[in-house]
Amino acid sequence: MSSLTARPLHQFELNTLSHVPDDYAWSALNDLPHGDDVVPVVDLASPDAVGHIGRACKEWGAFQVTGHGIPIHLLDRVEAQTRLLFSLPAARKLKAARGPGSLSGYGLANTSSFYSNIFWSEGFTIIGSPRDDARKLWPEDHDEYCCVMEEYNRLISDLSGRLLRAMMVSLGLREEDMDWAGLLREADPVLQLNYYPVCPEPDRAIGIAHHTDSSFITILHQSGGESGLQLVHREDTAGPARWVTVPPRRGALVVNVGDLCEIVFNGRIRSVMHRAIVNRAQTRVSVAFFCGPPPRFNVAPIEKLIGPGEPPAYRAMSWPEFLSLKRKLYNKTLEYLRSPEEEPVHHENTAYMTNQR
Ligand SMILES: O=C(O)CCC(=O)C(=O)O
Ligand SMILES: [Fe+2]
Repeated sequence: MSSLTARPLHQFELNTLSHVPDDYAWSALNDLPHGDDVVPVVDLASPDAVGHIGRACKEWGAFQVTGHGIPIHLLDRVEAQTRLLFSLPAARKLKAARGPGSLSGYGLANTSSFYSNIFWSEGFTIIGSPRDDARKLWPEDHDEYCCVMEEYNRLISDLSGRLLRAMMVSLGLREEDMDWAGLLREADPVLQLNYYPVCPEPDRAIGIAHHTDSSFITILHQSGGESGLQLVHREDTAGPARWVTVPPRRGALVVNVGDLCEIVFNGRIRSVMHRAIVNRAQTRVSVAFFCGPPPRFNVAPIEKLIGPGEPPAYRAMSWPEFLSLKRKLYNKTLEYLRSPEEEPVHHENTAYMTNQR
C-alpha cells in the first residue's frame, strides 16, 4: 500500500506543473484502439430494468443507471464535500494519511503500489464511519461532511442491494439461492474519493491505471464536465477489444461489475477492466462505492449455477485469501483462479480486510 508521505510534495503540486515529470510519465496508454460505442443507460424505474441490466452486464460488465432514487442534490453535496476535502492544505490532508496497515484515509489509490510510475491523482478512503478521519481534517467542524457521507452511504448501500438482486433475477436466480445477499448490509461501506488535477500533457499521464475492482459491484458518481472514466469493451462482432469513454451524465451513476460477481455468478458475467484518464482543462472528482462481501464470506460460484454441464469455473477461497492473492497477482488474479492445474500461489494468511480495489 502506498502512502503519500513516502513521496513528499509532488502530489500536491501537480496542478502547478507545466510538464509531466518522468516519475509520472506512462507509455502504452494507447494499447487498445478507442471505440465510440455507448455504454448502456438503464432506467431502474422502468418495467424492463432487470432485462436491460442483465444484457448490459453480459455485454459490457457496466452500465449507467438513472431512476435510482438518490436525489441529485445529495450527489451535488457529495461532490462539493469531496472537492472541499482535496482543496485542504497538504499538511492538513497528511494528518489523515493512511498509515501502515491502515486502509482508510488520505493517500494514492491502493492499486498504485503495483507500478513504479505514479498516478496523476489523490485519493481518500472512507471505511465505515467517516467521523474519525474527519476530525483530523476539520478538528472544529466536520458535521456537514459527515452527515453528507453518512446519508450517501445509507442510500448507496440500499441501491447496491437492489442492483445485485436485479442481476440475480436476470440470471434466473432467486434470493434464497444467495442466502448471504441479505447480509450485505453487515459489510462496512467503503467509499473511495478520487481527485484528478488538471494535467499539462494528458497523453503522458494516467489518473488511475487499468484494473478491475474486487467488489461485487462498484457504483461511481463522477463530476460533470470533462470525461475521465474509460472501460474496455471486449472483442465482439463490431470490432476488437477497445477503450470506451463513459461520459458524465447528470444524475446518472456508473455501475461496474467487480471480481466477486464474476466468481459467484460462475463467469456468466465478467468484471470490467477500467481506468481514469486526465485532462488539461478541468479538475475532476469521482466517488466510488464498493459493494463488498459480508464478514467471513466464502468466495465461490453459487451452487445453483453449478451442474453436470457447468462445473465451477473458479477455485473457492476465503475473502482474505482472495485479497491477498489479488495483492500478488493484481490483474491476473481471475485468470489464475480459472486455471486449476497451475501451481498454487503461497499467500500469507491476512486478517479480514475491506480493501476493494
Ligand atoms: O475516477 C474514475 O472514473 C474511476 C475510479 C476507479 O476506478 C476506482 O476508484 O476504483
Ligand atoms: Fe475502479
